[in-house]
Amino acid sequence: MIEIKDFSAYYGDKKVVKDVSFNVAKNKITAIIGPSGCGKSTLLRSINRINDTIPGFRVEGQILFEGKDIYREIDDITILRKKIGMVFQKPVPFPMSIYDNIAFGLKIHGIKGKNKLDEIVEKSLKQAALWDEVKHELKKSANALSGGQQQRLCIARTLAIEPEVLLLDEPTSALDPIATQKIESLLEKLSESYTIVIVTHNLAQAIRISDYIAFLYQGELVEFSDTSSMVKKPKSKLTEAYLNGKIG
Ligand SMILES: Nc1ncnc2c1ncn2[C@@H]1O[C@H](COP(=O)(O)OP(=O)(O)OP(=O)(O)O)[C@@H](O)[C@H]1O
Repeated sequence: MIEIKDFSAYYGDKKVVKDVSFNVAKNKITAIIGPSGCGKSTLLRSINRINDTIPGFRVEGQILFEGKDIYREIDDITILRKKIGMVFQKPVPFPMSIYDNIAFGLKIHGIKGKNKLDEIVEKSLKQAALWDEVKHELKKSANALSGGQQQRLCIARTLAIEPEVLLLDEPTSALDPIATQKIESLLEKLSESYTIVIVTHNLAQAIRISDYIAFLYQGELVEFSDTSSMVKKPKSKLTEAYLNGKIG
């Protein structure tokens, strides 16, 4: 689905992602893990070119999405971002109703008509496992929701645009254990239909939900494996030390 090939990213002269290569499999969860500052977020954000506006940011190598180099062969970045949606660490709903949080993006993408909007709002909230909790109060302000509900609303907002890939940057780090558990089961369910890449500090979470893990250390990809092989038999001493909590 996504091929990352000898990919490097720089902020000015500082190379923070170093010649990384791995493939992201369709309809699987790939976790990017590693100690703080190792380049996880930068790599994730490079997948939908969200860092493009940062002065001094530049890349080398390739990220191919559906066979096309996203830095050289994509003319319309809005289409790329529509296909590759992003969910951030801190849920930030728009200061409007639950319904409008989802309808707003749809309207921007040219989707009109109350019936159509109603249908997509309901479908997205159901997909994000939030519908049952909010179906009687869609006109209520999104800011009145709990943190975990807000994060599921942000996921619903992203799903409404019908992406193929979901990128999530530490989506549960601001949430309590119950809300975290809900998001984790949601992601497992969503991976049946979406390709998911998640950055997480939480090693136990990566092990619980991912199919594949990319372990980064100081910008380099130390190891990429399917999750159970990495946990049972890490190929590198560095991975083993990270898994055992000796570094990080
Ligand atoms: N906008 C920026 N400008 C300059 N340097 C940056 C910028 N964003 C990140 N960096 C630097 O790039 C390096 C990698 O940061 P990045 O956020 O990608 O790592 P990370 O592994 O996601 O870290 P964390 O787990 O702490 O969020 C760090 O040294 C960081 O200071």
